[in-house]
Amino acid sequence: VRHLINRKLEHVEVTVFGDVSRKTYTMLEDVTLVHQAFPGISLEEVNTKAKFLGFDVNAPIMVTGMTGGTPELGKFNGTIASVVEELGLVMGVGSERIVIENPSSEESFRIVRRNAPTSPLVANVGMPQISRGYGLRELEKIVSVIEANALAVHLNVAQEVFQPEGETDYQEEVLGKLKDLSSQMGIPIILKETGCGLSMETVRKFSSYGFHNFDVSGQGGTSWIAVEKIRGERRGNWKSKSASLFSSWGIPTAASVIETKWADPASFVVGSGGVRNGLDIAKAIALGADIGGFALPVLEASLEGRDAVKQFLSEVEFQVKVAMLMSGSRDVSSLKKAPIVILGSLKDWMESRGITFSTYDKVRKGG
Ligand SMILES: CC(C)CCOP(=O)(O)OP(=O)(O)O
Ligand SMILES: [Mg+2]
Repeated sequence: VRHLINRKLEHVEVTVFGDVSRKTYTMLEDVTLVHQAFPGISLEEVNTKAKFLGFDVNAPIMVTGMTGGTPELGKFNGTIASVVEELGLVMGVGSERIVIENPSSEESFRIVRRNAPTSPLVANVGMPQISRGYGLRELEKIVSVIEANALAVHLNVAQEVFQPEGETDYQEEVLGKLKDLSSQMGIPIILKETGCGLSMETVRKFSSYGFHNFDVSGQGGTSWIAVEKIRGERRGNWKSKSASLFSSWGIPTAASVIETKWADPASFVVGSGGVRNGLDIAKAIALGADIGGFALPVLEASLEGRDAVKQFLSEVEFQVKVAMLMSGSRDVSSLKKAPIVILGSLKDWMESRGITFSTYDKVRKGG
């Protein structure tokens, strides 16, 4: 268990202080919300209310899962949860594997529901743990600790393959097991990547098993390959040299939102991965996401304290409102239909993947 606690603490240290983020691109820079000089509404009339898996939220902003497992990490979770509750947003927690392996770490997660009694909360566990024996008992514990409204199952093969102590168990059989477990749990399952994005092939595979909620977590933000490379170098692990070769492996977030919607038009999509502000969130929603998500900028703010978290998230909400106003979007459903232009690398990516803009435009608009 010591090694697990160490890893949790080292992950926060390396993601915040290491040079492991924004080394690649989300391709959101290739998306333009077309300026509407006469929006037809006032800023005050812009309605940012959104739905998160049936729950009402004040703005389409989610703090996605990042940490937990020790008293100090629980402090960060508690600070973030308190602000998420005040602003009426959504929050996920970091992997709760540590709750199963070290029950005394429960408190660092319990504090989230205590500080956010009414917010939609998302529990978190890795797909490798489900492959390696986690069953209903473990999953129900992971959900109950924060009285979660949904469970994110994270996919982090690119991280595990370079993690010195990593587990690369992603065999097909686990999807049948997860299907059985989800039918007994009564809360939605979200399939969540962790910085490398979801492809249309992978989304189709999940859809065929009845999974339709995705958190794309694409390339462009924190690189967990880079994180594990650093951890490996500290331990003289031979895999670290190869990790450098893969430092830009993955699907950029904008491309992953498009591929996910293309593959499963009726899916619920969190647009995350290198999202850093309200304009990124508005673009992700215009591309087809239902809500935008980020983790690192909120974690960094939580290290400075509650006021910094509240200021950051309040500014993001304002930025979303401004992007909605100037794209002529009175509410989030209009933002999903706002005129956009896709240029550069993202346009080339779509072409290579056989995605035509005209057909995609209908899909993103829910047509
Ligand atoms: C999910 C990932 C981005 C960060 C945690 O990775 P990890 O392998 O340490 O997570 P586990 O504690 O679930 O093994
Ligand atoms: Mg793991």
